[in-house]
Amino acid sequence: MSGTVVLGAGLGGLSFAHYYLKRFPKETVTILEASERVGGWMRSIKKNGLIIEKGPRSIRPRGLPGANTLQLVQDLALSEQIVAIPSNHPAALNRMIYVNGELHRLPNNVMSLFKKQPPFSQPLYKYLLNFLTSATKPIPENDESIYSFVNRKFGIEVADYLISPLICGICAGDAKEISVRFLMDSLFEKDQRHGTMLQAFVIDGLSSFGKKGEDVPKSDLYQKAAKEKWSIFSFKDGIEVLPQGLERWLKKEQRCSIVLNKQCKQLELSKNAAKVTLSDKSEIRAKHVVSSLPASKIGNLVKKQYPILGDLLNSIPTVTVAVVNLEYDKKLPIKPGFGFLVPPKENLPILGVIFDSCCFEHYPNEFENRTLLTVMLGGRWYDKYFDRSSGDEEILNITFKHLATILNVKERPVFADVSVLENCIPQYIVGHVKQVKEIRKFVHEHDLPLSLCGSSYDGVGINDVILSAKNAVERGSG
Ligand SMILES: Cc1cc2nc3c(=O)[nH]c(=O)nc-3n(C[C@H](O)[C@H](O)[C@H](O)COP(=O)(O)OP(=O)(O)OC[C@H]3O[C@@H](n4cnc5c(N)ncnc54)[C@H](O)[C@@H]3O)c2cc1C
Ligand SMILES: C=CC1=C(C)c2cc3[nH]c(cc4nc(cc5[nH]c(cc1n2)c(C)c5CCC(=O)O)C(CCC(=O)O)=C4C)c(C)c3C=C
Repeated sequence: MSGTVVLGAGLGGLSFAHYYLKRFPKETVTILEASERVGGWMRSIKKNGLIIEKGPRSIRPRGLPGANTLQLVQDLALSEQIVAIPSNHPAALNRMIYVNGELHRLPNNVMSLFKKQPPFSQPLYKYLLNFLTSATKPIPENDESIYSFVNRKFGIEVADYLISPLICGICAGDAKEISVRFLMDSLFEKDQRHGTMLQAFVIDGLSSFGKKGEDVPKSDLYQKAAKEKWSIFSFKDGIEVLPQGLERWLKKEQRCSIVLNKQCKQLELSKNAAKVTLSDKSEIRAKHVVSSLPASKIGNLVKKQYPILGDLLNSIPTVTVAVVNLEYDKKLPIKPGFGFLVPPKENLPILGVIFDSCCFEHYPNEFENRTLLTVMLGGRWYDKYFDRSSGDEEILNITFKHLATILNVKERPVFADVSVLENCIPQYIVGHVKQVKEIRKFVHEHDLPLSLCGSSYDGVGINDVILSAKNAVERGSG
């Protein structure tokens, strides 16, 4: 019988194995990965010295989850590989939205709160006043959409032009469906407990709004990030350095085997043991199984044996994003910045564009006169704008059409690459927190030898996924 079997060698699965082997020095782990590589959605392609990111590209160093990632990066000896964007860099300061045919810079300092900045019809401090003084309204089921909360507390323009594009830039989703608890858990709790936010400030005190007192691991790298005021960071050879660093660590450890091209096709769970059936019909018996797969995939694997658990897991949806990487052989006349997001109200297939060559200036000198862009399309609206059969050509033509309108970029790139990332990002829709509690309760009550980690449950960002793996090791099961 094998020790612990981990399903999936994305960031979640690899991180779980790392923390597990550190915590239990005598145990062994087998990681089963369906594809031919580790890393899941984290994929960086090197092309003539340029780094092309097919999925994520930046990590936030802040808060407990950020500090935990920095500790991991240091433990994996990857600190020297970091490229950071400091908070005074144009890519940290200039984040834009595309509204009514124009790009607008989002407010980025206190002073800008007092100026009227389009597309907003009044200075932002007025929305803040509304937030502080508007009376609360009891919300049934203790959850609502983030759009409805922000509309209620700040006003519709903040919901349309700040929160809706933000949700597109974090989960490619519709703020009208995503739970307020996804990003504003503690604000929502305070809103429900107090008559107004002003009362919450007075009664709970200002400090309760921040994350002061959090016991963060203050690694040397954390101190460096704080001193140099990093806004976000990545690695010289791209974000994939992180899962590759974990793979290297695990291989050195010798108590872990990573088996590629092995898809888990069937899973049988009993009280103290599990049977994993693979694509080649071989079987592995394990004392514990850890799933880092998307919830619906593990849902389908357990459905036959535990239909209630299968249904609960299957109720966490995902959306598909088309990612188009473009390289131009000149410096395009675009405003320096991270890029822009398109609010869903604009009804466009484009979710946003990232100005890669502005963000991470670690490309070799000969590429100084080049521009690298990443266009992301579809998300929650993928089926509205594309067919499952939409080919690269159709996606590229749509991309070129909108880049011409929005950025006035009419020339064709010297390199273009389209990837459709099927079901790549989970949607924490209203009721998500309750659903995850039910899932964990089911696993505990039935004493199943199963742990769940990865982006489907406690946060979709890189930091969240790493922390979810660490917490899963501590929890034992569920
Ligand atoms: C377009 C995009 C942009 C993003 N940008 C950012 C960003 O800038 N910053 C940030 O913090 N986060 C970002 N994210 C989120 C982040 O990339 C993900 O949350 C994270 O990579 C998910 O890791 P995971 O291990 O949970 O899942 P996955 O990466 O999905 O890993 C799961 C693994 O399981 C394997 N698998 C599936 N089925 C089976 C099976 N039956 N048997 C065996 N193996 C199986 C898969 O092949 C995969 O390797 C982005 C995500 C996307 C899609
Ligand atoms: C400005 C353009 C952006 C586009 C287009 C975009 C697409 C996109 N992003 C995700 C998932 C995540 N992005 C995250 C961070 C992040 N994304 C952008 C901008 C765009 N994203 C920025 C500026 C940042 C950094 C955030 C910061 O506060 O500095 C994250 C991590 C969030 C976290 O909590 O750490 C995720 C997850 C998807 C799926 C996507 C596809 C359209």
